[in-house]
Amino acid sequence: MTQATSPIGAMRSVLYMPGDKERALQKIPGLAADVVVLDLEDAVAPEKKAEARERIVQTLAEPANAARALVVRTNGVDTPEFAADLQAVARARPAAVLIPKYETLEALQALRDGLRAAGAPGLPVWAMVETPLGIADIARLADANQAPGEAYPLTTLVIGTNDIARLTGTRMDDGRRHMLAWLSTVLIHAKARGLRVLDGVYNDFSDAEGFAREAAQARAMGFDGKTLIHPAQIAPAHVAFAPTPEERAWAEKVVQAFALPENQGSGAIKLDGGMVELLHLEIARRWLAAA
Ligand SMILES: CC(C)(COP(=O)(O)OP(=O)(O)OC[C@H]1O[C@@H](n2cnc3c(N)ncnc32)[C@H](O)[C@@H]1OP(=O)(O)O)[C@@H](O)C(=O)NCCC(=O)NCCSC(=O)C[C@H](O)C(=O)O
Ligand SMILES: [Mg+2]
Repeated sequence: MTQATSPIGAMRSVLYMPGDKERALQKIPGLAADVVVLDLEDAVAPEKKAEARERIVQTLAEPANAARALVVRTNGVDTPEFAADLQAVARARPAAVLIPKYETLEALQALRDGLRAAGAPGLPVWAMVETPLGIADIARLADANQAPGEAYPLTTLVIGTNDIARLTGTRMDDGRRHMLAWLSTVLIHAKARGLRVLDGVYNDFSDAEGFAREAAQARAMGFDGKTLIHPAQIAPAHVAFAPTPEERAWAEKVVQAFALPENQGSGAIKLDGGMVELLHLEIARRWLAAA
């Protein structure tokens, strides 16, 4: 299995900004989010869509924003807004394009055809999994990179818990326990295809404790990062997706143990009364690099 190519590095914090909100867009250079998603979909009222497209093109052209990975979320491929969104994407040249409510391979094909027709250069595709059909059919939907050298490879799946709740009646409270099976299903299909996978947003941006709990849950589940709605969530997301002090201490011990002369050439060794193998060395090195 190969990792789908993505030029975007860390994705611990992926902050949405409404495409029409000038005050928010102006903050991009000063915010530490790994990625910013400029939204044309649900955060933008119908009468503001055209203005949002222009603002997004300007935002991508702004030299002060060049260091940030900027992604554009379009409206759905079956909406009247989509064709104009593609023109804006072709002009803006973001780091990736994100489509909402990914439910069929035909929708992805429509996006790829549309991008080609709009003259957009090859770019990674992100897709939101946020509908019952999208979740139920995720095995097929995640398997979307059949053609070698695809100019618009699917690289990243993004969970949309608000739409999942809206369309299923499932509650988001209580540690999201009624949704966890669906989130894990999407996650394992992403991992099986070398795709990256981002958790949904935490709406109550004033609730720092609740956010920290949910972000820690997302990391423990194996998500690559969390999507965010407010700048106040960026630093806590970075804390949640960093190894804990205990994990760092363990990782250092593992690396040191495998470096001992008596452990050279061993695949499994004893450490603190337990076993660690070379696969744990790999995890330890990954954590230390992330730290
Ligand atoms: C939710 C908000 C509308 C709240 O905004 P506001 O009332 O301005 O809050 P604050 O007064 O606390 O803001 C303080 C300053 O921070 C700036 N700000 C706020 N949010 C952002 C942001 N996302 N990016 C950049 N800057 C931001 C404000 O402008 C204030 O600055 P200043 O005016 O100079 O004082 C707002 O947070 C917001 O719009 N958030 C993003 C909403 C969004 O994009 N939603 C769509 C994505 S979520 C989704 O759809 C998930 C998925 O599809 C699903 O189904 O679950
Ligand atoms: Mg949504």
